Amino acid sequence: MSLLHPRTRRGKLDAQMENYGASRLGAPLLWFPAPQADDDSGLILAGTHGDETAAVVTLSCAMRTLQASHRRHHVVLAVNPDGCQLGLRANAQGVDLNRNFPAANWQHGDTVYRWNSAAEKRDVILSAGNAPASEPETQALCNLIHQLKPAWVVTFHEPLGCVEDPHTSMLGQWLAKKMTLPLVTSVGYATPGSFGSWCADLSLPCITAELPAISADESSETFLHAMIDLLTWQP
Ligand SMILES: C[C@H](N)C(=O)N[C@H](CCC(=O)O)C(=O)O
Ligand SMILES: N[C@H](CCC[C@H](N)C(=O)O)C(=O)O
Ligand SMILES: [Zn+2]
Repeated sequence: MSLLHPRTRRGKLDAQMENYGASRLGAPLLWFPAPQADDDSGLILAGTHGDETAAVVTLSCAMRTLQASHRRHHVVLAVNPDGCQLGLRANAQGVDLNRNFPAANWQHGDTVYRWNSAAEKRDVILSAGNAPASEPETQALCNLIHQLKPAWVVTFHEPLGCVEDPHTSMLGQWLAKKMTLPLVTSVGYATPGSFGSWCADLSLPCITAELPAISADESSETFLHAMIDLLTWQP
């Protein structure tokens, strides 16, 4: 029997949905518990940067394609719902959430990002927050992770086109192959206060899957089956 819904039945997201907090603007922070959860379950994240929409859409497409009862891993589709609604990398406070995690290397002050792939340098200024985990979205995700104790986390970003796994784990190797993306041990620049830095402090395996610069339309074709397979991945 197929584990997949026919395309005609993929319109609605039927997954059980729980709230793990509220964003700065009061949007619900939603997570989708794995129906097939066990001690090996991981957590899959997207939408930390609200302007990186291809992964949010494609992960949602994968959830709507796979029959819900077969999903083994927990999901957060939008870590930064205000940024997604406003089309911002940052949250509504101007904080880059991926520089706001309470990691040992968190740095006070400004942080910069690249306007788009055509920009030669990172010169657009955001904040890392007034303190580590100053933002409700950051605090709530940390609490959720302490509660769930996932075996690993995969966090989707764009547009670097690589799978970053500092430990070159089985999952990292598998995911890079499935996505036909290069496997690297670092994205190649410093990210103080990032989610990956915080996970490293906790010894929680974290893989950052960076889609290439791609539209949601193309990504929902190119990466759909890799994401479906990730939702059911078993060591
Ligand atoms: C292109 C996007 N706005 C962006 O800033 N992405 C960077 C990674 C790309 C780069 O800086 O080379 C990011 O997520 O930090
Ligand atoms: N493009 C992402 C890369 C994240 C790298 C990952 N290793 C992490 O620590 O979260 C960023 O600049 O936020
Ligand atoms: Zn990003």
